[in-house]
Amino acid sequence: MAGSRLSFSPSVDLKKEKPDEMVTSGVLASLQNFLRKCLIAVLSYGPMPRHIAFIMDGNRRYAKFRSIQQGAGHRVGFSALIANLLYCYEMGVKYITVYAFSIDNFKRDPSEVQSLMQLMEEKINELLENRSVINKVNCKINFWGNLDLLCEPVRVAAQKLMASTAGNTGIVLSVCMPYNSTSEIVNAVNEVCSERREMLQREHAGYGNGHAAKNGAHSEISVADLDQHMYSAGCPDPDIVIRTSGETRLSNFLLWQTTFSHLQNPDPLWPEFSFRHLVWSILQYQRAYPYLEQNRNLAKKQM
Ligand SMILES: CC(C)=CCC/C(C)=C/CC/C(C)=C/COP(=O)(O)OP(=O)(O)O
Repeated sequence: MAGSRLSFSPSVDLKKEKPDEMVTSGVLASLQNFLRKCLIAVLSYGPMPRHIAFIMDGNRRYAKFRSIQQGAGHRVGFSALIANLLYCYEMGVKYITVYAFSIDNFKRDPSEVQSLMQLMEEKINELLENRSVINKVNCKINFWGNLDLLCEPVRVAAQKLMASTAGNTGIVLSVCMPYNSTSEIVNAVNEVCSERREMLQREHAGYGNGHAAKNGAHSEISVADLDQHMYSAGCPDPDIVIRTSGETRLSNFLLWQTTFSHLQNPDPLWPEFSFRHLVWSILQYQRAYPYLEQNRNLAKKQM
């Protein structure tokens, strides 16, 4: 990561869809890069988050306020996602998780759902074909959710992107779609139950060699059992959850994983959420850090 130079113009062809602050060139861009690096150096004196989760809210309102088509708001939202991924990488944040499509979003107007799905397909295929962003940050991309609910072209593209980035060791981007937390938890419970059912059936049929007893198939389901079956298995819980546009609900997002997360609801709409907002969020997290740690340690002692 050290010495990598992240500038947003040439290799990422997002020209028509860039948030305003990304449209810079020449001396101004160099100055911006320099100032960004200085700010990151100052920030890194404090505790840095390992994992930031975003509820990318406000794309339609952005389109409405700017009198552009609704779908164009989501396009600028995608550019904001890429910009923030690059900023996070530069700051050394290892995990980014975004709420891209909730299972409830299927209840929206069919034409909006279709246009969102087309955008997902287009952008995922763009990431597959043009590797500049992924290579720059050596990004591993996960999709968390019930992929069976997606139409085939989006599902296939998502699976290809996951497979083609599985070996990358830089920043990890987890895209939640189609996702909600309650179905993630129900899915995990069902997986643990069917795993145990299989073990016990094998045991009864005489093939188990004590496997079921060794693996605790007779004991109660524990938090650790469920942890292993969440989409987030192996990923630390988010340190910060940011819901843009000032909304204060979690809307069924990462309920299992956010017990100790610092929740923030900054005013900007997602397409407007930029470097300075990210810096401010991290500063707020750093200010709350001693209290967050105290809570975490207290909970550990009580367990
Ligand atoms: C490939 C990939 C990861 C693409 C992600 C693109 C993207 C930014 C999706 C956001 C989708 C969404 C429903 C956001 C919520 O804003 P909203 O539409 O509910 O807007 P509102 O809050 O103003 O109503």
